[in-house]
Amino acid sequence: MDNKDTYLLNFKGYNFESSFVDADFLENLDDFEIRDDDVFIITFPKSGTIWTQQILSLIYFEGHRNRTEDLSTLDRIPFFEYNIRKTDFLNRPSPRLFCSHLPYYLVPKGLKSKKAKIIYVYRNPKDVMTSYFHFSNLVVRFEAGNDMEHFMKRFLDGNVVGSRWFDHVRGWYEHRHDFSILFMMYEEMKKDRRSSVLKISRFLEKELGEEDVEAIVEQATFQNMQSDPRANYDEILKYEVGKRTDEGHFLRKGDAQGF
Ligand SMILES: Nc1ncnc2c1ncn2[C@@H]1O[C@H](COP(=O)(O)OS(=O)(=O)O)[C@@H](OP(=O)(O)O)[C@H]1O
Repeated sequence: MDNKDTYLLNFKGYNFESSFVDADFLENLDDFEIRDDDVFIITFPKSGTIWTQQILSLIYFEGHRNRTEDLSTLDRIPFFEYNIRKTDFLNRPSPRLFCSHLPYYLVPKGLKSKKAKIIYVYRNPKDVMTSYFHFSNLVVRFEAGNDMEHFMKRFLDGNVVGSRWFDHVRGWYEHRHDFSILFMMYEEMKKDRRSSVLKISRFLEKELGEEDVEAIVEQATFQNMQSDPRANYDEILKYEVGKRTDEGHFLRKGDAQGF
């Protein structure tokens, strides 16, 4: 392991956020036991992770859909390598849902059995970079982006959590045949939420009635997520991740400029 920076921890050529990751967990990632019905949302940072987390929470949990349960999407679908709430993954009931920013070559080898499913969400890199720039200026633990030119250099060089955008997307795409994987494009999700929800639920083999589909599509809008404390990460950002100022939100703009 090589600590390139105070907040970046480089492990096998990939940059993690150092304070949220557990070194032992990383060392044993390969052998983490995968169940056939595990589901992983995988993304490069700032590509639609928490959005997909909300969609899957709505698909899987009736109590999330009809708002009778007040559990955050992070509790329903914890981050795999950034387990900030110390969720006990091994004793978690099935189906276990996770999200992750791991590159293809670091995920547990059990995912190659092709039984567990992966939803890989990607987003136009210019919007990823813009989102990342603002996020870096907001989060205490990250190195502030300063001006965009300075941040762009870091982003293009891969000196950010997640390393290089291009390597991440290309790696997953080139190795797609090794996994049971569905690729979702942020811009398409933005253009047609309903079709995206249907595509995801078909892939997950989850049958949904028309009313359920409506409820999911509705609660997965940017505006509705912004005002849903279970999904907007406001509290998590404030109390668990740490913000530099009171301004700024995880759900910042949600724009899709397209390629
Ligand atoms: N419902 C919905 N619709 C459209 N866009 C959405 C939605 N939910 C989250 N977002 C936007 O996704 C960006 C955050 O990406 P991630 O969730 O991948 O961030 S992270 O990697 O988990 O930190 C961040 O993008 P920016 O607004 O451009 O910064 C969020 O606003």
